[in-house]
Formats: sequence, structure tokens, C-alpha cells
Amino acid sequence: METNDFFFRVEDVHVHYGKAAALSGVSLGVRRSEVVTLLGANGSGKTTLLNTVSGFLPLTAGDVRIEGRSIRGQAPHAVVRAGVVQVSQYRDLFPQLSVRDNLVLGAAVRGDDSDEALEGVYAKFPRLKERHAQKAITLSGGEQQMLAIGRALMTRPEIILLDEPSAGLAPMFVDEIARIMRELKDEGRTMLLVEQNMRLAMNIADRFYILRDGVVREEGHCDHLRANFDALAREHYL
Ligand SMILES: Nc1ncnc2c1ncn2[C@@H]1O[C@H](COP(=O)(O)OP(=O)(O)OP(=O)(O)O)[C@@H](O)[C@H]1O
Repeated sequence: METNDFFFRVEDVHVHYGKAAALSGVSLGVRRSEVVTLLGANGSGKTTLLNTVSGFLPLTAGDVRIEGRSIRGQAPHAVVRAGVVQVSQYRDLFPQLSVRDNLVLGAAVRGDDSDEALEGVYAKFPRLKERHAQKAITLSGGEQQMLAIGRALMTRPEIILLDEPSAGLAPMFVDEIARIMRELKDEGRTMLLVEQNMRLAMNIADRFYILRDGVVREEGHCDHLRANFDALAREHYL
């Protein structure tokens, strides 16, 4: 595959927890305005990869680059300033702060004036606008996920890393999150999407990688995934 046009790259990344290897040489890439999904069974290393890219975990070897610039070893806030933002599985919201304050804090990481970005997020998520004064902890699971995505958008990211945005949500909210993902894709956002919900992921993403035991075992276009869904799911325990 042509790799020289990758805007975001993970290059031969190794990560250990103590002596145990969690990632053993993972390489992948995302082009500008592309949506790539990272699939894999529980424990295959997906969250470890996102947390390493975001600066929460140290890597033993390898590199991470955005537009050719290495962000290896940078602190999480510096990674966000470089344009890489993660929407975490646990959503990391400030539970006692209002919806609005959670959003404004998102923008603060990049030192931006937030009014315009805030209006953009409210336009995308009218539910958040209606609930702007409500504490984050009082939102439903789906609304918290919207807030987490909204806060990521406030950082004006170049690439958004999403860690299982549909996990644990009621079906109505899964549909809503799928709609939001599609809208972000149509806006030309660049995204790396970790999903347990393979159907959701393969219907939104352009390309996929399958991780197994800390190694990429399969990669390709999502039409290949759709055509070989059952066999790939069986082989890789998806
Ligand atoms: N803090 C930790 N300390 C030690 N080992 C860990 C730690 N976090 C993860 N691991 C191990 O690293 C491997 C990869 O875990 P990781 O959470 O990245 O997988 P995952 O693909 O995101 O799984 P899931 O789909 O269940 O979230 C697993 O074997 C896991 O047990």
C-alpha cells in the first residue's frame, strides 16, 4: 500500500506493561479526511495504542508522527496542542462542572478563544445547548458521550481518536452516535475509531486494521471487511 501520503502515522510502536508486551511493533496510518477503524478482540491492545499516542503511556520503541513531526514522548496537553485529541472510553469529563464549562476547558488546552467553537458545538449538539448549565454528572450516558466528543472538537483537532464511542449506550444513542460520526466524516474530519461494534465501524470507516495480541494482523478497505465479515470476525474473535 502507498504510505507516503499518511498524515498521521504510528511507526513500529512497542509498549510494555512491566515485562509484558502489550504492543509488539504496531504500524498504521491515516490520511487527511480519512476515517480508519481499529478493530480487535478484548485485550488486543487497542486502548493501549490510543493511550500511547495521546501521551498517557510511554513507548519502548517506535514513533508517532503528525504531518511528519514526531510527538513521541510528549505530555498529553502537548499532544492535544499538536492537533491529536482522544475521546476516551471513560469520557474524562469534569462531573461537577457544567456542560458549558466542560466545553470551554476543552478549548483552553489550545489557548483558543472559545466562543466561535462553542457555537459550532452547540449547533452540532442542540441537546448540549439545552443543557448548558447542567452538571456533566447528571447527563445520560449518550449525552455524556456527546459532551466528550464536543469537548474534543473544542480543541480544533487535526485528528480525533475515538475509543469505543458506542460502548454501553442504549440503541437509540448508538444510532445517534453513528449519525454524529457520519456527520463528522462528511465534514472531512480525520478520525481513528476504535469500536467493538464492528457493523457500526465498517459502515462509517474507509479502511480498517485488525489488532491481535499487540500486532496488526489484517488491514484493508472496509469493502473487504464487509465482504468477509463472518470469516474475519471468526478468525480474530471480533
Ligand atoms: N495497566 C495495565 N497494566 C498491565 N497490563 C495491562 C494494563 N492495561 C492493559 N493491559 C494489558 O495489555 C493488553 C492490551 O490491553 P488493551 O486494554 O489495550 O486492549 P483492548 O484491545 O483495548 O481491549 P478492550 O477491547 O477490552 O478495551 C491486555 O493484555 C491487557 O491485559
